[in-house]
Formats: sequence, C-alpha cells, structure tokens
Amino acid sequence: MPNEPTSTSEAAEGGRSRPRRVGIMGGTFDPIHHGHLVAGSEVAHLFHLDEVVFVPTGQPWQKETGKVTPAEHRYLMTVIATAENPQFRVSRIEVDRAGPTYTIDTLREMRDILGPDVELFFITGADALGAILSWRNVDELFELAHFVGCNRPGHRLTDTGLPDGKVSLVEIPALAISSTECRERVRKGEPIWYLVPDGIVRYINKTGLYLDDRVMDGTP
Ligand SMILES: Nc1ncnc2c1ncn2[C@@H]1O[C@H](COP(=O)(O)OP(=O)(O)OP(=O)(O)O)[C@@H](O)[C@H]1O
Ligand SMILES: O=C(O)c1ccc[n+]([C@@H]2O[C@H](COP(=O)([O-])O)[C@@H](O)[C@H]2O)c1
Repeated sequence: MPNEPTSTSEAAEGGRSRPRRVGIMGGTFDPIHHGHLVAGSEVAHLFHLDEVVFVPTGQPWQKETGKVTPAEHRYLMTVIATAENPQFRVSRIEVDRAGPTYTIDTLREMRDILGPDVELFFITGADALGAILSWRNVDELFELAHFVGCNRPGHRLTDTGLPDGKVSLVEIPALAISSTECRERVRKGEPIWYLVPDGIVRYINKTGLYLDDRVMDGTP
C-alpha cells in the first residue's frame, strides 16, 4: 500500500540524522474538512514532523451508532483531500480492523510497523483531548505517543490535567468548521465550497452523501 507510513529512512537535520517523527491524525472525517487539514499541517510545522498519517476511524464507538457514514466513503474522501500534500499519507489500519475502534490498538500497531525508534505524535482536537480519560487503556496511550491537542473555535483547553510532558496544547489558525456543519449544509442544499477541498464537494455531489438522514451502504 503506497500510502502507508514507512519506517526506513531517517530525516537529516543540519547534516545530522535524527529519529523519524510521525504524526497520527485520527478522526471520523465524515467528511474531512479544511480544519483537519490545517491542524495536520500546522502541527507538522510546529513539531518538525516528517509526515502526518491521517487515520479514519473504522467504528468510532463514542459516536452515535448508525449515524456514521460507512468507512470506505470516509477513507476515500480522506485520500482525495490529502493527495496533493507530499507530507500527508492515509492509513486503512482502523478501517480494516474489525470491531470498535480504539486508539490504543492503532498506536500499538503503528509501533510494531514503524519500530521503537520512531517518535509518534497523536494529533487531536481540544474537544477530543478533553475526553481522553474515557478512552480505552488511557495510561498506556501516553507511553506510546506524545499527544498534541489543537484548540479550535468553540473548543479551548488551557489545562488538560493530564500527565506532565505527555501532552502539548497548540494554537492553530482558527477555522470554525465542523463535519457536523458540513453535513447539515449539504442536507439543506447550502454550499460547502471552500469549507472542504474541491474534490470533496465533487465526491459528495457524485455519491449523494448527506442528502438526508439515511446512512448509505458501504459501496462508494
Ligand atoms: N476546525 C478544526 N480545527 C482543529 N481541529 C479540528 C477541527 N475540526 C475537527 N478537529 C479535530 O479533528 C479530529 C477529528 O475530528 P472529527 O473527524 O470528529 O471532525 P469534527 O468536525 O469534530 O466532526 P463532528 O462535527 O462530526 O463531530 C478531532 O480531534 C477534532 O477535534
Ligand atoms: O480509543 C478510544 O477509546 C477512543 C475514544 C474516542 C475517540 N478516539 C479517537 O479520537 C480521534 C477523534 O475522534 P472523533 O470521534 O472526535 O472523530 C479518533 O482517532 C478516534 O478513534 C479514541
């Protein structure tokens, strides 16, 4: 799978090699929008990441059952949205895993694939980070990756109450976009141009996603 992360090369910094730094941007991406892309790009810049791997969830167990678009559509939209950025990749790791999606499983798998020397940064929004204590195996999560919480309009954390040195909060250029709002706008016949990449507008128009409350079958 050409889009999956690799463990092989080490990035050079001032002529010296340093451990590879990989960002993991987890999300339901229903649909992916410019808020997600700006967050990935800004964290890559701030933390000198070599690449950012977008990981669409398979079965997000904390989202309302039956309301989430089939994973294959969300995966394809994520590929379309990230295709032009050489630093961005997309992983099927959660889409292909059966059962509810837990970040702990993803980080363990990523560690196995990439090896112990790669530094992992899990990128998430302040809203998701605020709820992290409810995630599966929360203590082990912090052993496997550094967590980066992005403040977004309407969701701001100043103190996480989480272990020192394991979490960073960052400001990203504010984009008050949410997937919920994009879905609502499509359903009401309002434009989503410039809230999401052009290819995503075309994909949604072509497939008829979000036109009503019906969740489509998994066939793109
Ligand atoms: N505009 C934004 N700026 C920064 N981070 C964001 C933004 N929108 C979403 N995120 C973060 O990206 C991650 C994945 O988000 P998700 O796919 O759930 O999108 P969402 O817009 O929050 O979706 P929904 O409205 O359906 O809950 C989450 O951690 C979320 O907080
Ligand atoms: O591991 C968990 O228990 C867990 C619970 C809720 C959310 N997450 C992850 O948090 C990320 C953002 O989730 P969401 O629902 O806001 O799109 C995504 O990668 C989810 O898999 C993970």
